[in-house]
Amino acid sequence: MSSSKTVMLQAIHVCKTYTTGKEQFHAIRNVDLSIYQGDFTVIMGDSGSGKSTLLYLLSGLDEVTSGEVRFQGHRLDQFTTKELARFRANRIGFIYQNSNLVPDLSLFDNIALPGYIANQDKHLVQQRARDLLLDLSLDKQGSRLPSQVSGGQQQRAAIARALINNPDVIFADEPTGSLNYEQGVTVLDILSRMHANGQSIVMVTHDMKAACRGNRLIYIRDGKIGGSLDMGPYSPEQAAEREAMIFAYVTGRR
Ligand SMILES: Nc1ncnc2c1ncn2[C@@H]1O[C@H](COP(=O)(O)OP(=O)(O)OP(=O)(O)O)[C@@H](O)[C@H]1O
Repeated sequence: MSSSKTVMLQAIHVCKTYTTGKEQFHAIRNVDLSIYQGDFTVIMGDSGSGKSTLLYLLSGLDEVTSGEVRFQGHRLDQFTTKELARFRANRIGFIYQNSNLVPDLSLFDNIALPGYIANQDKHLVQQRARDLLLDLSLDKQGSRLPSQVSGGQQQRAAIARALINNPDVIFADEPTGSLNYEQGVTVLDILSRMHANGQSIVMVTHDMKAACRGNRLIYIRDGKIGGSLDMGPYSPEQAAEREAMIFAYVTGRR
C-alpha cells in the first residue's frame, strides 16, 4: 500500500489563483496530496478541473499562490532562483502533449541539450543520448530534425530528453494526446517499462487506456482532490478489467 512507501512530493494546503484583469479564478483549492517514490501516479479529471495546473505546481514549473510543495522534504518556494533552476534541470523531467522539441536541432542534440544545460560532462551526455536513442528505437533517426520524423518518434525523443539527466521523477502532461493509437501504445509501453525499472512518474491524462498504466489514480474535481485509488501493478492481461474499474471510479466521482 502507498502508506508504507516513501513520500517524494507533497502538496500542503496548495492553492493556485489565476488573475485576469479584475477577475480571479481559483484553479487549485487547498489541495493536500502525497506522491510516493516509485509510483506511477495518474491524475484524471474533467476538462478545466485543474490537472495541468497541479502538475505544473508539483514540478516547480509554476508557483503556488499559497501553501507549500515539498520535494523530498524541501520546500520549492524556498529555493533560490539558482536552486530552482538546478532542481528543474537535474531532478525532474517533463513530457508535454506536443513534444516541444527545438525545431532546428537534430533529435540527438535535442536529447543532449538538457545535459549540456545542467553542465554534465559532454562525453557522458553524448554517450547517454546514444544509449537513449537506441533504447527508444530511434538510433536511425538521431541526425534528423523533428520535422523529418513522425509524431510518435518526436514524442519518443521528448521522453529521451526528459530522461537524459536521470531525473528522480518524470512528469507527463497528456503524453499520448497528440498521437495515433499505435504511437500512443508505444509511448505507454515505454512509460510502463520505465516504471517497472523504478522510475517515479506523474501523468495527467483523459485517456482510460493510459490511466491503466499507473498504479495510483488521483481524481481532481473543481480544483480539489475528489478521491484517490490504489490500483496495484499493471498487467496487460487485466487491462480491460482495469479500464472498466477506472471508468466506474471516475464516473462515480463526477
Ligand atoms: N494562465 C491562466 N489564466 C487564467 N486561467 C487559467 C490559466 N491557466 C488555466 N486557467 C484556468 O484554470 C482552470 C484549470 O486549468 P487546467 O489547464 O489546469 O485544467 P485541466 O484540467 O488540465 O484541463 P484540460 O483537461 O482541458 O487540459 C481552467 O478553468 C482554466 O481555464
